[in-house]
Amino acid sequence: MSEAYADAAVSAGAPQAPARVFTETLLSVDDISLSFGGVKAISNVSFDIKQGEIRAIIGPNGAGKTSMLNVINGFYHPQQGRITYRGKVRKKMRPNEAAKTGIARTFQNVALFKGMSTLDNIMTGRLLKMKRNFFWQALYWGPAKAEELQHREYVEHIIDFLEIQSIRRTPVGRLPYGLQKRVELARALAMEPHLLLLDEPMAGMNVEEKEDMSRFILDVNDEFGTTIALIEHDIGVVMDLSDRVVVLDYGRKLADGTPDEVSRDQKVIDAYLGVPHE
Ligand SMILES: Nc1ncnc2c1ncn2[C@@H]1O[C@H](COP(=O)(O)OP(=O)(O)OP(=O)(O)O)[C@@H](O)[C@H]1O
Repeated sequence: MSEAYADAAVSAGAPQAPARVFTETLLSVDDISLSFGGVKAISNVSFDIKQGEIRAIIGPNGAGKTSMLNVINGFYHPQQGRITYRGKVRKKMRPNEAAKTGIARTFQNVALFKGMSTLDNIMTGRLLKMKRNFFWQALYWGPAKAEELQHREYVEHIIDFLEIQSIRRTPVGRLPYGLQKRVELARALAMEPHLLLLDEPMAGMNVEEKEDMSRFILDVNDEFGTTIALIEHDIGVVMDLSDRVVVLDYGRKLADGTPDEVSRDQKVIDAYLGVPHE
């Protein structure tokens, strides 16, 4: 990790494209603290995510990154702090309620229905968008069928976009890990999220698969206009993809800035090199 970090820090010094500018805040995390019994997973962390940006959350193992995503998508409820989303302070909510407000996520370990096909897995991402339930479909077959066709059309668009036509009928349990990650991204996209949370989208991938996934993340951000927050251990990938990076360490915010700024921050370098804390 430290070698990869050093390489990335060097490459961050190379000439770069002009920084993109984002003004509108989509979500802000204010003074969040989260404990599990005696374990403080997050301590007084604040940062924001701007509309349209790719925001990375990085840090060594156990830094509190996944806990933070779980707070943002309503899976964990912090003991302290608040979340403001699209201009409103958010009430305590569950993940399905957060999803209805446009927050979708993928998981560190792929969470798909392994026996179901790619197409059916992605369709499950449309469930929150469906107005008519199964009972309604039984009673009024015509309109329900028309609605289903619209959802299928949208799903087909995503299948084309992520170039997974050839595996549309394949049970996802039979797919290589890299493709399963892509199907999970497709399912999250099927929810038409405003904010897409990606927990280690490149974990377990080879170089080629990482390049593909990086390209898809950039394309999703560019073509769908989706704001993305991602956790990633591959610092090179983080430096290439993200507009801004927040760094956590032992549950605290260590740094926040452009990839170039954080990669030169001595506190961040020390954290990755394992320099002991006072
Ligand atoms: N459900 C839980 N119950 C108890 N402790 C937890 C729970 N979830 C997280 N923790 C603890 O909170 C701390 C932060 O964990 P978290 O998984 O958020 O870190 P992380 O930065 O995502 O780590 P990694 O990079 O290894 O995935 C760790 O000490 C972890 O053991």
